[in-house]
Amino acid sequence: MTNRPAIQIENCQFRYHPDSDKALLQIAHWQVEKGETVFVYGPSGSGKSTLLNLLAGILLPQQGSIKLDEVTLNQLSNRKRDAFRARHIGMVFQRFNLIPYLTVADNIKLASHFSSHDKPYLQQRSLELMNDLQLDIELLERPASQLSVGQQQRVAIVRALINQPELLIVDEPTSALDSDARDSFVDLLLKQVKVAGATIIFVSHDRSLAQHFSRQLDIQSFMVAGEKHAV
Ligand SMILES: Nc1ncnc2c1ncn2[C@@H]1O[C@H](COP(=O)(O)OP(=O)(O)OP(=O)(O)O)[C@@H](O)[C@H]1O
Repeated sequence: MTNRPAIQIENCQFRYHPDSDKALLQIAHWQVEKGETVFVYGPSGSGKSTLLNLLAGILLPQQGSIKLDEVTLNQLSNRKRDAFRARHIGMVFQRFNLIPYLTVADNIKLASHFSSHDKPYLQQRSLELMNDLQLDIELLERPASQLSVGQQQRVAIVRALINQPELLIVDEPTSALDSDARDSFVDLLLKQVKVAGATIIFVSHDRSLAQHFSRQLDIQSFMVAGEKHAV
């Protein structure tokens, strides 16, 4: 059972405007195994964020299927898809979506709302993650707006990992950092992913980060109709 792929996409087409004659993304076949770390690159506007939204079940393809661990996202009801996302997928976005006026602790709590774990366990887990990511525990009581960009990014990782997701989806979180800080951010992130045995899909414009990952995907290969994608 553990050999099921983390992600399996078949004959998928997605367009934002249903009557447009050309799909933005066409994916004949794409598979990611559990534990793979995938770096996704491509020019601005090429569909990287769209792919992440499809993987998270936030967008649905007009055609084809997207399966995460054998669960077909587009066959779930909206409610079940929301619950599935909350339990199984951690997300870190370009703008980290921390709620600025809530404390760090409350931001993390919001993400653990759907967790199957109890409160003491979640508290313990957030302390461990804060520690692993070199975040001072005192920050828990600070409003997110009072954190530096680097601290906010690490809190966003804590929040994304709190439910022990099998899949982590990360969209260009490093653009505000200099290159040393970027490398150490990615190092920290990948260490956590490895410990958790999770799979990660990481989008960035910065190709120098690709070396940290086990596999690369040029999103433009998903823009060619009918092509079989060997990546
Ligand atoms: N909600 C939307 N409605 C209609 N078109 C959209 C929508 N969101 C994105 N698009 C279009 O789809 C294309 C792909 O956008 P997407 O955000 O996936 O690109 P990206 O590769 O992530 O870009 P960037 O690197 O600039 O973040 C773009 O042409 C964009 O204008």
